[in-house]
Amino acid sequence: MKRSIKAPAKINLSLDVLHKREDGFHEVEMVMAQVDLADRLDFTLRTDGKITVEMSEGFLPVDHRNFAYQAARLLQKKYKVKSGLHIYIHKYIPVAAGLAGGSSDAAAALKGANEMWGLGLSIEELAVYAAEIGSDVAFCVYGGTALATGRGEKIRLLPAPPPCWVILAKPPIGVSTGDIYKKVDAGKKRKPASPAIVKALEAGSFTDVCANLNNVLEEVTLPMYPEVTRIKERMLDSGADAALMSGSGPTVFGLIEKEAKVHRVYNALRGFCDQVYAVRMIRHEE
Ligand SMILES: C[C@](O)(CO)[C@H](O)COP(=O)(O)OP(=O)(O)OC[C@H]1O[C@@H](n2ccc(N)nc2=O)[C@H](O)[C@@H]1O
Ligand SMILES: Nc1ncnc2c1ncn2[C@@H]1O[C@H](COP(=O)(O)OP(=O)(O)OP(=O)(O)O)[C@@H](O)[C@H]1O
Repeated sequence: MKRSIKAPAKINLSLDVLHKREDGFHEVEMVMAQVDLADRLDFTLRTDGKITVEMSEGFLPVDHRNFAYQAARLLQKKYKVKSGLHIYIHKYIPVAAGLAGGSSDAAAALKGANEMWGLGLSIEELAVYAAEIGSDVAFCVYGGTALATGRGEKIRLLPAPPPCWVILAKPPIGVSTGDIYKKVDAGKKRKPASPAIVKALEAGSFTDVCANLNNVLEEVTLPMYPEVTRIKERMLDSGADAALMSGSGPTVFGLIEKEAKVHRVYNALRGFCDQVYAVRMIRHEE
């Protein structure tokens, strides 16, 4: 038996840091939405009880450091599963990009292991295990569009953004999420963006989504990597309705309502950085 599951990338429409917690993590409020740039995970059962991971890209670890391995191993241990699993990851999402590629792989592996081993766990149960792997994994288990609170693991589903195009542009640098959180001024008073984004989504207003995009981590990443600011400027100058850095960066996304503008923005970015994608928001879990 073979099963394939898609693992879509996410973007942050908002990211507010509320304060630093005693466990070292930051209390956040953020609206996340999935886009249709996705990895694909193929699962096959192994009779020897081993969990093995293979990836289409050669440079990532395939041992216990891989989030997909960690996800399957977690369920295997919790439910004393005798069977093993082989996971082949077709990697399409850029790595260390702020697009939650690894987290989405972990979420897909939780779902794949659940199905392949016949565990019968619900999405809610999988989301609890997800939080043991990483802060973004619970969101990736639910998928779609959601408000995430706590350290990112408390999920409230929201209506998908109004139909639009999303241009993703990643400069050739990788950013460590931990390093960026370490440098953020967690005590600074700021007007949070997430409530306005939630309202805009509930009202189905593309204009209000664009007007309220905000990511507090830009305060740290933009001064460190000036190319991120240049990409944002280029997105807006070439016609994107709004642009923002996703997660801890360095990927910048631009939102575009009118299809006629998509090529212009895409081409303007292609001349500037090597990884550029024109994608759509995912309107429901696919
Ligand atoms: C930047 C975002 O991707 C936005 O969606 C997330 O907030 C981070 O999610 P993630 O990559 O799944 O994060 P994790 O793998 O759990 O944590 C990586 C590191 O980021 C920091 N971290 C993460 C989440 C959070 N709410 N507060 C933090 O301070 C911690 O130092 C942690 O060691
Ligand atoms: N399946 C995986 N895919 C990608 N990275 C993985 C995977 N498993 C482990 N990793 C490790 O996770 C690190 C972060 O990768 P990832 O692509 O998830 O970052 P990210 O997009 O910035 O995540 P986030 O937006 O959640 O902060 C990589 O440097 C890699 O070593």
